[in-house]
Amino acid sequence: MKTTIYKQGATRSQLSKGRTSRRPTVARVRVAVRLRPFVEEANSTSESSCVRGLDGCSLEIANGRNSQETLKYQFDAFYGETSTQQDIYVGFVHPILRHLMNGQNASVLAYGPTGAGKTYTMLGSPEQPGIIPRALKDLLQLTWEEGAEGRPWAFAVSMSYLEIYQEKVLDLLAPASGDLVIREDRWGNILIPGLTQKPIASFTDFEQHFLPASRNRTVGATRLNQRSSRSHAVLLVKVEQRERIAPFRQREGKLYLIDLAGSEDNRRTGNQGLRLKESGAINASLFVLGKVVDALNQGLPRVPYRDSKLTRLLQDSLGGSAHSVLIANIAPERRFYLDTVTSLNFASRSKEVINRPFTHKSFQPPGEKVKLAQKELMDPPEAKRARSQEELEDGTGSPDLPTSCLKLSPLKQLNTLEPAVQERLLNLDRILDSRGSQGTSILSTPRRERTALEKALKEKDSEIQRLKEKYKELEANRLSQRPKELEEEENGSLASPCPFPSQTVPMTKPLNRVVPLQLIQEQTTSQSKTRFLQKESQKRKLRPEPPRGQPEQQAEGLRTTLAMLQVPPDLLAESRRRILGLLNTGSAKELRRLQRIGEKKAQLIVGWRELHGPFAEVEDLGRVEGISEKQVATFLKANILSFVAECFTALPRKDS
Ligand SMILES: Nc1ncnc2c1ncn2[C@@H]1O[C@H](COP(=O)(O)OP(=O)(O)OP(=O)(O)O)[C@@H](O)[C@H]1O
Repeated sequence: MKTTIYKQGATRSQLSKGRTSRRPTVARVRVAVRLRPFVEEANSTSESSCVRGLDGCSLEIANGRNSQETLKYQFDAFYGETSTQQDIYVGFVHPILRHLMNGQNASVLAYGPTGAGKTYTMLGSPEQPGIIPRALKDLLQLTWEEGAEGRPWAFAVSMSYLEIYQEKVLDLLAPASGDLVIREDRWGNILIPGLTQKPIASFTDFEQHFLPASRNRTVGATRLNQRSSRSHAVLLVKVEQRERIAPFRQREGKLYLIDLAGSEDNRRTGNQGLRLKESGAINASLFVLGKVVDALNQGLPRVPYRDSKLTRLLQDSLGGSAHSVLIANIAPERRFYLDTVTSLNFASRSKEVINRPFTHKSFQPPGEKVKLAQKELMDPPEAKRARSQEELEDGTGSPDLPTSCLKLSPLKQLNTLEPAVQERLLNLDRILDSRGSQGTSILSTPRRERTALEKALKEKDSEIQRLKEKYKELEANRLSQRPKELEEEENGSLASPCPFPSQTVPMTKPLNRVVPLQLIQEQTTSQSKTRFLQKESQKRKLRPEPPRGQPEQQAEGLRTTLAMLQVPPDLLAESRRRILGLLNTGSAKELRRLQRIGEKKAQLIVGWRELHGPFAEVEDLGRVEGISEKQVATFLKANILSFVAECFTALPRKDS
């Protein structure tokens, strides 16, 4: 059985925010999960929950990849369906408010899929007020008490309210002001010049500004939520303090209360057009938020705050000496299952997921036998691969990628090439120059290298034929040395081109109890939910068509383009296989080694993969929001050429 170590990460810092010491330590983000009750009348009677709480810190959910297991997650706190607004506020949020009185920063983030209860948790209703009104009331109360006459400090509280919509920072208190910039002063404080700041002396003051501004927030109807938040709403409360007696020090604490936009699986939301674009921005920024939380909790030296507006804004309030809590909201309905698992994985990425074996029977109504189809769903290579993927994300596995998957652009390392190859490239460069081609030398820009190689490949077909023969020899040599796993993969028993070490989960004594989780059973009858458990070929059939353009024509266009490059079929197949391998297993950093993949695209790819699973084929890249079919074609062309070039440079020199 997998070990159940709960990684606590770096410990919370108690240091006050000193102007000279910039983020001296790294604080762990505390994470709670809140499970909302069923909200649809019809479902509440007929449907059973796919999640259940185990205690005040942990919960379990059926494992869609293996019906003999449930996934158990442990957090700093778990709040079940019956928990009240008061419970979550008092237990998880109220304790951090006191830090503001010491001039420290804090943030509260509500995270989760669309419709899971984030806005309810943060705002609530007049009868059931959420975290925002409760925190404001208590904070104002604290400042009155601590700032009373005769006390050493005087307090002033103010508020700003903004939304981040499609990577634009918009002032909800002054909606006409347009996109605002985020700046950092030399002490590391984050500032938004021009953002409205309203003093609030009482809760009535707060409501007067907050309620009308809330109506300015961008919401829209999606298939899953009639009033879905399309932006991250950020309420910033500043607590400024002045000492009444010498040395008259000043302090400032900032509290961010954030209702994040919901992560969205666009196959289920049915989003198109503007909604799809919004969704792309939402998912991308949530992905960066996940990376920031990961980096903080793992104590990594680099925290990618600058990769999105949301995290940039939170830079001085997430990590460092700040106190941050994240509340992951989840829904009990089975139609939310994939979103729930994604959210739980996000929330617990720095912790271990505990596999707890159950008897197979425990998922079945008494007396019912396991159906063959269900057994097929428990395809061992799938489960093994899924676990390996989790281990890779957790950093507990050792991916051991074949180096060939990682170096698709060897031309950048000119000085490492053998002299003959260098000479050939230089000749090629001279030829191109003599034809009056524009731009810089082939050897100084990778883009130019690619263009030049493309031309060279077209012009020197005969040479390619010769190289092809050599490549075959080389390939035969290489194949004879390949690891066994790769051979198995080609025989169809493994689908991943870059196999990770597998880890088996031995069965321990099954728990003797009936589990009211019927998700797996439903999946055997529901084709749409079995996508990630199908064999690759079946999976492709189930995938919805890409939303844009006419895929068949585009695919045809792509094939024609590749045919024009005259790359030998076996070389083409091998290069596609390697590209797909890297797309499915590479980290954002590794993906950037691919041609045409920058930081943003790499993040989009990893984000998409986390949400939808591996790509079935390279062309699936077009399904990633923000990557067009045209870009996929250019991407493929560039990377195949790069791969061909790799083989070209690897060939032994033949003196002509
Ligand atoms: N704990 C709860 N108790 C009762 N009702 C709840 C609870 N949480 C959420 N709801 C209800 O569920 C519905 C969806 O909740 P909400 O709008 O807060 O979701 P959301 O996560 O903010 O969605 P989106 O990201 O699309 O804005 C609302 O009708 C809300 O009143």
